[in-house]
Amino acid sequence: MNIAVASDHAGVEFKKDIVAWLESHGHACTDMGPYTEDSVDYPDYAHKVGHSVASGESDQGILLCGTGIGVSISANKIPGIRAALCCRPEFATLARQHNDANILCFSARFTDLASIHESLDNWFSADFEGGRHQRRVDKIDPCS
Ligand SMILES: O=C(CO)[C@H](O)[C@H](O)[C@H](O)COP(=O)(O)O
Repeated sequence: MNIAVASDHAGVEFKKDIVAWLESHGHACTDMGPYTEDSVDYPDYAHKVGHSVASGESDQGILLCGTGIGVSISANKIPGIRAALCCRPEFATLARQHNDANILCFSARFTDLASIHESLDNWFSADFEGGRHQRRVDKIDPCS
């Protein structure tokens, strides 16, 4: 899969690890920045990944900020984006199975790499289940 990844300043270090994890698991990865820990504004980076996924340039996206909340809110403003804040590994499974989420968001300040790795394993192992969940997903975005 083609995966777009970005963060704000809080997530730069974890982003490097996630890019390495993705590449070692056979994914093509586009690191959309930032590349230093200089302070930046999370919506700028969340929107880059969101537009890449919404346009089909990337299959899925991964975002990080301090809490994961800012990037989630920002990405979800883009039609067609279903960005899920992953607070524990089980959320990654359910975000795919029930919500057909296309962006996974992490907190860089309130989670750890072991949990992120388990979440990534879960995310790429799970498929959208359709059925009653498709009906609900169809109601999320009235523009689609
Ligand atoms: O968590 C965030 C947004 O939800 C950001 O990553 C920032 O960490 C947060 O807004 C705090 O800002 P700061 O400039 O890092 O103090």
